[in-house]
Amino acid sequence: MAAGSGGGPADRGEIRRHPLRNLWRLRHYLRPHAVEFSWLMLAGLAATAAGIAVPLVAQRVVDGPVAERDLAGLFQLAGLALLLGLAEALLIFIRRWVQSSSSVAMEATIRDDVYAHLQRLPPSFHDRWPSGQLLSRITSDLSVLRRFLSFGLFFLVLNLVTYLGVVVLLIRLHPALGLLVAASAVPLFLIARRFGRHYHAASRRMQDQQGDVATLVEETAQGLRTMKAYGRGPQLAARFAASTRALHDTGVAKGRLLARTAARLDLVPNLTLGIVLVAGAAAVAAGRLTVGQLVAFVSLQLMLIWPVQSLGWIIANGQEAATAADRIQEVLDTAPAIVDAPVTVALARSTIRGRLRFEAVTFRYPGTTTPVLRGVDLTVEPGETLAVVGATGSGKSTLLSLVPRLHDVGTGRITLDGHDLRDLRLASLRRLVATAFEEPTLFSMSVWENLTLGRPDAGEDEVRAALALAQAEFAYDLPWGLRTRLGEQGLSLSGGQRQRLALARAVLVRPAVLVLDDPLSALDVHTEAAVESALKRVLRDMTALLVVHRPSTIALADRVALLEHGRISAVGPHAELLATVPAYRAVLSAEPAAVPHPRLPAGPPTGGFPLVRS
Ligand SMILES: Nc1ncnc2c1ncn2[C@@H]1O[C@H](COP(=O)(O)OP(=O)(O)OP(=O)(O)O)[C@@H](O)[C@H]1O
Repeated sequence: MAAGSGGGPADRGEIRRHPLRNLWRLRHYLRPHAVEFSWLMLAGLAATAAGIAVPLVAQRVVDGPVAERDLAGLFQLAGLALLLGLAEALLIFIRRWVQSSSSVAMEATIRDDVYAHLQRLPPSFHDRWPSGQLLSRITSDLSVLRRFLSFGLFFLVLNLVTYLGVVVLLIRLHPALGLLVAASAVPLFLIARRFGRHYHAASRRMQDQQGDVATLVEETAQGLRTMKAYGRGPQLAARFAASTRALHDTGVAKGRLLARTAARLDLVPNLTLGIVLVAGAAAVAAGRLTVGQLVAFVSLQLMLIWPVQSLGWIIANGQEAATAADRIQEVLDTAPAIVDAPVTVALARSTIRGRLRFEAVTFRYPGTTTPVLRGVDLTVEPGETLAVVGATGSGKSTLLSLVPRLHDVGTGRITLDGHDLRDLRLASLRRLVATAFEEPTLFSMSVWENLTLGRPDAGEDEVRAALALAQAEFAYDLPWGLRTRLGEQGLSLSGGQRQRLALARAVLVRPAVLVLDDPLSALDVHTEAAVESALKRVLRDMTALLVVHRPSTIALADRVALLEHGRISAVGPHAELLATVPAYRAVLSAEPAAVPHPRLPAGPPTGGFPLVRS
């Protein structure tokens, strides 16, 4: 299993530990409900005791008032049996009432913890884990656990106690027949053990397959446009059908296994009952047993039928819960790679000058062998805007992602005003650094909530200014203005609209360092020019690191760094690089045209938008 190593979902069906180990590890979620569970168990045991007492009363009825034709005694004992029946019903009601509320509460707590943990895990974890596998863990696996905690576990204990209690009473009633019933536990145990082993593997397979199906649904929903555009519906439907078929087959196999086991389990108490009836009748005939005792014996023995019959279901439920616990612990066991150091510094925005320095930074994605960044040395002075330019795949986005610590550097360090980023409190760092990505993520909440994600306290004027800067005033024209709830991932907006909202969101934070990963790529030329001129004013007050593809956007930068194969090969004003670095010209020549090619040597770094086009 990849847990702890930050790997992907566990190998299918592989069970290396004791199957119940992970289930046991979740016991601390039971602790806050210990009192409720104790009452629950007491109510359950009391109800069972009341149920067990009824056959004993029946024995007295048969051997007493019935044999002696004593009507008054009969009414007394019948009244007692009625009271016992009523007590049993009331206790069962109380048990069910408490049972549902505490198990639902436990499920909610585990779900919240898994969700909080998912948030702490780095992007590299989410790169490797299919989202459907996470979804199925946080939904269906937790429901399985709830069912086990509310029913399976309870009945396991209750049935065991009932079995032991009844067997003791049976031995007292007739030692030989009682021991025969006790001995029937041996085949029951063997059948149950065999079943448990097989069922655990099947339930792991099925729960993983449920995750696969969820992943396919999620992918289809996300990629619906692409799927339709390429007319790939039938192929994806076939892939989905294959996946659901596998799920169906596993479900059927599991069902059959349960059916076979249930039949075997059923056979044992019924065979024992047959033997008891014949031997018991012989004992009554020989005068070694009263009729009342035989009635009580058989009635008590009948009380074992349900615990034995339900054994298969309880084991199945327990195995599914063990699998669910395995799958949930795989997530919880993955340690967040990026966490606060034991001693951290929190820097106030007002004290920050904003000098950002990369010192011999190398970086390699987990699970890969080739470094993406190799010994990057780069300084962005306070208030300076530095653009990173490079061929596609050269590592620009990776470089930027190191600043808000979405990934941590491999070797070397990045400092902000001389502080290693790893020494800054994460929350503080992420308040100081605001980021807008090329593929902006908007959440399914209102435009206002999306905008104020990094500054929940932002006032209306500030939001208005940020929207103006990002040329995103279109938001006011949405059906409910800024209160309009966006569709999932903001997909109800155009790419350019999403980018502008994401830019407004980043600017609204008033960060010390603004990190923009090609945030204007989806804008038309006119909107881009308007955003750029507004951005230019904002960038004066903060340090900024930009990835730009369009030469026009380079005008925003004071200096440009050329990233080639993970190394900074040149840094300087745009015009200087253009004049002196052929590789820089080559990279820009591959970018789409925005402005005419300048004459070389080029003009001032921020003047004009020179473009080399080959
Ligand atoms: N999550 C990841 N896991 C493994 N490798 C990755 C991951 N993300 C990116 N890479 C690899 O790292 C390299 C640099 O990617 P990066 O996205 O930083 O390049 P880029 O210069 O920003 O490219 P582009 O201009 O196309 O956006 C690429 O070879 C890419 O395949």
